[in-house]
Amino acid sequence: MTNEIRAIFDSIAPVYDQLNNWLSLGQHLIWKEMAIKWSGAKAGDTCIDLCCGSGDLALRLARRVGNTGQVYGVDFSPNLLATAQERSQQQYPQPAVTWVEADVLNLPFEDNQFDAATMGYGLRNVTDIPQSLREIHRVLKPGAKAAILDFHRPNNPQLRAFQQWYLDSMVVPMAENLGLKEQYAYISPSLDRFPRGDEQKELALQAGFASVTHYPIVNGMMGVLVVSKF
Ligand SMILES: C/C(=C\Cc1cc(O)c2ccccc2c1O)CCC[C@H](C)CCC[C@H](C)CCCC(C)C
Ligand SMILES: C[S@@+](CC[C@H](N)C(=O)[O-])C[C@H]1O[C@@H](n2cnc3c(N)ncnc32)[C@H](O)[C@@H]1O
Repeated sequence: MTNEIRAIFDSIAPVYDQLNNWLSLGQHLIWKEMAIKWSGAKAGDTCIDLCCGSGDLALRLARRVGNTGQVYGVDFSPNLLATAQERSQQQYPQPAVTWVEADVLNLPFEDNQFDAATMGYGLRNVTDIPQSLREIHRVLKPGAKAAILDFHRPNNPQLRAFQQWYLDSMVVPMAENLGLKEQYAYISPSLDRFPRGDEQKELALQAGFASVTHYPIVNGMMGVLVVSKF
């Protein structure tokens, strides 16, 4: 399963950023900024972006922490990491992001290392959500926060129907034109399986987090889970 997920993301790397921009009308960058704000990252911090993909969140975190901070972007897709590396060479963020090829279920970092963490559209894709939350808890310093952005199923039936229509009738056909139908068709079942906000909060408490909040955004079509370590 892990290899299949990595293969999905490796294969969409050439079009990943472009499709996110088109399909969200550029809005995904605003949602990512919201996650960064909720992570509490500030100048001088050492931060980690989990499942960093092509680097949107990590590169923005780097701007926020500035010269005195440090940012690590972790992902297991070599192709998306190559895109991230290329983008960071073009943009010269201060400080440079350290890109790490690794499984977020087994992070190559010591305990209590990070002042803040972000994860964008990663938690729904990991094969073991409780283990992923335990790893985030382990590497955060006491008092630090993580903000986890992902799709969310709205409670309102009309909005849920719109979300499903958008995925089936806009996202998948556009991806099909690029020969990536199966990869994008995977989003819908992964969203069906993904725990709702309240269930995510319960899983985060079980992973050891002291305070947990879930913010529905985009009329509940997306959500940000914000967790703090004691
Ligand atoms: C950045 C976004 C999604 C990233 C993403 C996540 C996945 O799990 C994938 C799995 C497999 C292939 C690709 C991805 C993937 O790209 C979010 C923005 C892109 C969305 C496809 C757009 C979805 C929009 C909402 C359902 C409705 C938005 C309404 C309006 C246009 C604002
Ligand atoms: C939808 S992309 C999100 C990328 C980026 N965070 C963004 O918001 O655009 C999901 C990412 O999670 C990564 N991923 C999924 N499971 C992972 C795991 N167990 N370890 C590391 N990366 C993983 C994939 O390679 C992919 O880059």
